[in-house]
Amino acid sequence: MSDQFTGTAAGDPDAPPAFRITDAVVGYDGTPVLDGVDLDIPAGQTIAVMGPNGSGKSTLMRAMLGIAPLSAGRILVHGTPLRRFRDWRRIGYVPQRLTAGGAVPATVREIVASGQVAARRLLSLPTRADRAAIDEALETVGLTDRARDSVRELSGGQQQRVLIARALAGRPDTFVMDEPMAGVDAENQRELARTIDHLRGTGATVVLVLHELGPLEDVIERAVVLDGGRIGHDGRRAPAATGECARPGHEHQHPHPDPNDPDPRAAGTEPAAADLIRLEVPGRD
Ligand SMILES: Nc1ncnc2c1ncn2[C@@H]1O[C@H](COP(=O)(O)OP(=O)(O)OP(=O)(O)O)[C@@H](O)[C@H]1O
Repeated sequence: MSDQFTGTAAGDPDAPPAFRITDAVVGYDGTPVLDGVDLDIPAGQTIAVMGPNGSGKSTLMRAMLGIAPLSAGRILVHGTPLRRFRDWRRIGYVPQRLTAGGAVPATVREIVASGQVAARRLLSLPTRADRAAIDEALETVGLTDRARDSVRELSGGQQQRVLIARALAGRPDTFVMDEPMAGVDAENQRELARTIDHLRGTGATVVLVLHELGPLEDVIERAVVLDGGRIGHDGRRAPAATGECARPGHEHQHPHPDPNDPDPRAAGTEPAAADLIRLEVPGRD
């Protein structure tokens, strides 16, 4: 892999934290999910955000990207208050999943290219460098030979790799990945761990929602655990798994609505244009 994905904050001891989250409160329908979260993520750190189902991990990622609004508190992104932050090209977001139902008629390459939207001026055509970055992102996740295929022909794990390539294609220095290992087989998990290790080596900041560290054990520098709407653990290592998650064969469940799922009302019908790619864009939603 070349070093095109180079963190601009790499080695800069004066760089502000990638994220500074102070007393953040986020709720749905008046019920707080995050209830006073304080978290500083230094630029260049590789950090896992863990916690039980429904503890607010995705909500925290979406709040950090301006997708889920804060009802109280404050978030700075690379030193700038979130509402004034405009440098979204620095951020590569890997949402939890592409689609549950496969109502996405776009090709793999089109989805990956959509990761450059924040970096490009409205309606401008991709440059040679943009196309090279897409090629490289596809190669990095091992999907070059699937570039022209519709993403709905891919397995869940391959779709996850498409989402990672989409984040890489924008050449950001800050990655927010919501369960990138979900549905990915063991071999591809190891491959992804190597990619993330490479990103870390370039000085990128990598924030990952994970259920278990798995092959990322040696790559993760810090693990925080959400509990009761706050950070319940913050350390070099994750605490030992307890309860349901520790059970052999435990399968992680998503019992609540996923904003990236296609609208179930559209099942069996031609998707409307707005439904073609149901992906949230940082700072845009
Ligand atoms: N768009 C939404 N509208 C209403 N409630 C929501 C929405 N998104 C999440 N929730 C609720 O907020 C709580 C936290 O959800 P969130 O997805 O942030 O948790 P999580 O820790 O990422 O869970 P999981 O591990 O299952 O992905 C859950 O109770 C969930 O049902």
